[in-house]
Amino acid sequence: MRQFLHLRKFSSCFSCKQSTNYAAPTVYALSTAPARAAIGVIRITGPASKKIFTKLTGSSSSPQHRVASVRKIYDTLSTPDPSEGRNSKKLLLDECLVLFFQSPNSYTGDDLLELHLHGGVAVINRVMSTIGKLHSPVSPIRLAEPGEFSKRAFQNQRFDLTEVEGINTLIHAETEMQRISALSSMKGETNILFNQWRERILKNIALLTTVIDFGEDHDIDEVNDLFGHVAVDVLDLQKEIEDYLIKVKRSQVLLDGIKITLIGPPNAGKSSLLNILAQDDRAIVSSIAGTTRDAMDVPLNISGYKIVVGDTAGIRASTDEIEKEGIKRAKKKSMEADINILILPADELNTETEFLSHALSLVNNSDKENMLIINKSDLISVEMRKEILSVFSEKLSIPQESILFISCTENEGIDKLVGNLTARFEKVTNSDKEDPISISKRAKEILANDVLYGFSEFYKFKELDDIVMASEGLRSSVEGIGKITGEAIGVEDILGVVFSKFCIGK
Ligand SMILES: Nc1nc2c(ncn2[C@@H]2O[C@H](COP(=O)(O)OP(=O)(O)OP(=O)(O)O)[C@@H](O)[C@H]2O)c(=O)[nH]1
Repeated sequence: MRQFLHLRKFSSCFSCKQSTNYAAPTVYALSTAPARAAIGVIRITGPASKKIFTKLTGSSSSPQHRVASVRKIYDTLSTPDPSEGRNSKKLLLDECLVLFFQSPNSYTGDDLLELHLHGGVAVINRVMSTIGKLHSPVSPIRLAEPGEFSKRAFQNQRFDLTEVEGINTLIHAETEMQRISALSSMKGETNILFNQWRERILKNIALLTTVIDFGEDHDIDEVNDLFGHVAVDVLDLQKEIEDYLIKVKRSQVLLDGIKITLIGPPNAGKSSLLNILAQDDRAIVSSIAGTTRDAMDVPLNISGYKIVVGDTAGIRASTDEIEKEGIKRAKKKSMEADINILILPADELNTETEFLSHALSLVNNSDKENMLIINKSDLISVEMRKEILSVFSEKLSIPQESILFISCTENEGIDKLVGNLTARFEKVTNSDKEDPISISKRAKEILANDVLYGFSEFYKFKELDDIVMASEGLRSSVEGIGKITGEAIGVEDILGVVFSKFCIGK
């Protein structure tokens, strides 16, 4: 019975949330980007939020929950003592929109005040320093640390760690697909899933614990049955978590960017295509063959996907040492890419080149998504186009539909190319089948190292018929999930890692 009680204590510790009644100073920060803008929002959260409101506005009444009002705000030290009468001068700082959220119904769970100021640097600086001057030992006020607003939200049980990490990913999302993947964590879907896993593991631990505590009352077959039953469920869970990690890995490419390499002989139009895709003149275009001497990466947003395009030196036989090195790197890059785009210039299709043999080896590499593009279609006739299609589809054993003609100078075939690329992006990221998922690197590592490791420990001791140690293995798994969601003991150690990645004001 003793061990069962221990388990109950242990599980309730994991389900308990942290206490809200900690004494925290009031913190403030500029929550919008520090640059000249129409609006700059300063956020203030903590017990002195109301006091700051009354001091800045000179109002005698407290702000109302979720009511936005236009207020003049003043330098507090210039606010007159009421005994000095109405005519005393106040130093006006700005006229702004003030919004107040009453604890616990705010982002942080504490009182939260937002000042939507005019976004000039001088206004922001002056208001920030005025708030800072309101600090006193009994009512501490200080600048917020990176992520401190979200950290308070976590401490006040507004969110679990997977949700706050989702919020951070959302803030950093640059593309539509990154936004979608971050939303599932932020909305708490990840948290629900992890909690289901946690509950299942806890149930299994409870089953093992009854065997440990009441072992003498069960016959050996019953014990084996129960142990076997737990093992089946753990195996099921392990498979689920492994599959989840595979999906996360596929989705990760959305955050890192899908790697595309442009490969082709000199003067094929690689840089021209890159510029069209970038809708900007980022790569150097010149009629002198071999202009691109080295591979360079350009991050782009194509159809909502983050793409990293590597423009590479033209692949050809060369005596020039520098160019040879560039070609070597281009080949290496093509092996690392998710999608290789092979470009040939329509007017120079003398096909028996070093390039073509490389192109052939790439097209035959089934791990990759490869495309063949014939550029400069403006320079050839319709008949010539037909001939090229039949020669290349035969030479490369690919259907004619997978060969695209484009003209960078005439902007022809580009929409079709982008459509074709988008279908490949969906395939590479699996987003054609399901919504992408993103979890933090920290969560991924804990799933792989703690949770799955705990399962392997369980199996190791199951083989030895050691129920006590097998259940310890499952406990490590639960602890791992607790570390991810923030419900583990010693969570303060983890918080530093999580919130250091946030920006100030979030
Ligand atoms: N007529 C025609 N010319 C093009 C087209 N695309 C590119 N060019 C021209 O071809 C030349 C080479 O283009 P780039 O984009 O620099 O070719 P590249 O493959 O990057 O060349 P390297 O840097 O030598 O590897 C330039 O003069 C371009 O203006 C096209 O569709 N039609």
